[in-house]
Amino acid sequence: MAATPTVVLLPVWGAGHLMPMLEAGKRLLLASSGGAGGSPALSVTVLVMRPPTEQLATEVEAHVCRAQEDAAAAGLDVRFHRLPAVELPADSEGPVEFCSRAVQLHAPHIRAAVAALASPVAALVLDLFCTPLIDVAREAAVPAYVYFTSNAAALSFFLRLPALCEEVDGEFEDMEGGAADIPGLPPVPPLALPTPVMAKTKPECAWYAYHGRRFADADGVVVNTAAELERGVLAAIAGGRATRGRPAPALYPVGPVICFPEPAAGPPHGCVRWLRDQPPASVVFLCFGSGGYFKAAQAREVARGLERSGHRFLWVLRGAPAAGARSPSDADLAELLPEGFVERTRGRGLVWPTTAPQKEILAEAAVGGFVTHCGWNSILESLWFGVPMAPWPLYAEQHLNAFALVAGMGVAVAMEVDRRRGNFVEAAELERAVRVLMGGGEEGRKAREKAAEMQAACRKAVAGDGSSTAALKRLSNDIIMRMTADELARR
Ligand SMILES: COc1cc(-c2[o+]c3cc(O)cc([O-])c3cc2O[C@@H]2O[C@H](CO)[C@H](O)[C@H](O)[C@H]2O)cc(OC)c1O
Ligand SMILES: O=c1ccn([C@@H]2O[C@H](COP(=O)(O)OP(=O)(O)O)[C@@H](O)[C@H]2O)c(=O)[nH]1
Repeated sequence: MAATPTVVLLPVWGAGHLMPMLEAGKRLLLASSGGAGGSPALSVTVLVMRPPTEQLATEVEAHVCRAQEDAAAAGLDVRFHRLPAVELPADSEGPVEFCSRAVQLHAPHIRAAVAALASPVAALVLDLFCTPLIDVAREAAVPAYVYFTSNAAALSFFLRLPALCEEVDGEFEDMEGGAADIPGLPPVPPLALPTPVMAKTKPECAWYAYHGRRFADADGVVVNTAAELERGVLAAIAGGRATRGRPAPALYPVGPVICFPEPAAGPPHGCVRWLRDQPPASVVFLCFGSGGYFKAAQAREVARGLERSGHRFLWVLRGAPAAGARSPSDADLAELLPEGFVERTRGRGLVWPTTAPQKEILAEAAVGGFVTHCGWNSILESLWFGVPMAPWPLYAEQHLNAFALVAGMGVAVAMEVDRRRGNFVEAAELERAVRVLMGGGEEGRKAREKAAEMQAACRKAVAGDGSSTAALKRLSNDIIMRMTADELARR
């Protein structure tokens, strides 16, 4: 029997990119099975690059092993191929440059791996920072798709950036008119633009623009959003307004792609146990992604703001990375919090000094609001459970996400974050935002209503007859049709 054609996935390391892409790969495979009970017409092969640090390598290996077991248990043909390590760039000026150049250095190994696969290769699906490898797909005469782990607003920005760089003299911050035109969004203030473009002459910005240009070379872009969440932005991109003069890439909004691992055996996590003793919608949850951490000056402001707000809270607090490490460390609460804070807030607040199971927490009825760093996965998880947000963006594209949440989707109440002071938030501002988010006023009520609407939209999108299920089916059909057409042309 001939081997099932395989879709090759190339994720970058980092849970926020790797896990959603694996989940999307599994959903694509299921979508290729022409109806209930039919066997999938596609298989999935994941090429795994070795992450740059031992800590990340251990994390990625654990994710890969779990994903392998889950796929096997579900009877899905998902295979993993670990690529040889490469000499990583030592002189890059930022994470986008580092990641993009590291990916580029893998090209020979990826070419060899693709050529050596026993199954016919149906398509390459590349992480958003892997666009140099579109050329590898072209050499192998295989279609190339980009998997965009963030939202359509960020995609619109990437696509628009090459032209925007030419239109604007000097830095975006000094832009005449004071706002960037990002198709599908209201005028975007310069301080809401992604971190890598805040210094226009640096390689970070050049790489961002490079990827934006290359997205339009791909056969399509698969986006982790739902048509119902970002209709205006998706329409603006599809109408060519972000690519101007070049046709827009085909878009496949397949989200929300969220991975829900099997619940761990044993008693619930400490945070979940604590939440189950709190009244419904009474707790504000604060969590800042895989990279967010606070120094003492900021942590003390947060503590004061929470204390004065009078609301219940669950705060995941991390400390600065240890010497030589990239990820935040577990927080030393004695060093970071004001004296007596823990005692004074005992019973109504919990500070958790290490990572916590965010999805399980957002699923609890006691959680009424989420102060988030606006990582796109965190936003999707919050919407999935209908929790309104207060945005506190820190890095990457998060300032743009925060703008889209407040100005576009209306699912969040605004909070003033001083980007020029390292994203500092004053105690009084946090107190105000928490009161608005959790209180009975008009602004909080609107955000809650909108979040409930988006929750319903998210769940509808991924149901059997939903828009994201249809987009996955369309992607699967497009891949299979191209293979068939190529096969016929070769005969
Ligand atoms: C989308 O815009 C940016 C994303 C990143 C970025 O890069 C990155 C690179 C890696 O090698 C591993 C990662 O885990 C990783 C994560 C990451 O950002 C997060 O990605 C999530 C999914 O897209 C989510 O959107 C979060 O908001 C991001 O924090 C970096 C970057 O600039 C430095 C971006 O502009
Ligand atoms: O204490 C934490 C911090 C983060 N996360 C998870 O890590 C991911 C963070 O991804 P996101 O895109 O929000 O931000 P990033 O970490 O990539 O900046 C999300 O799935 C969160 O649920 C978590 O489970 N516990």
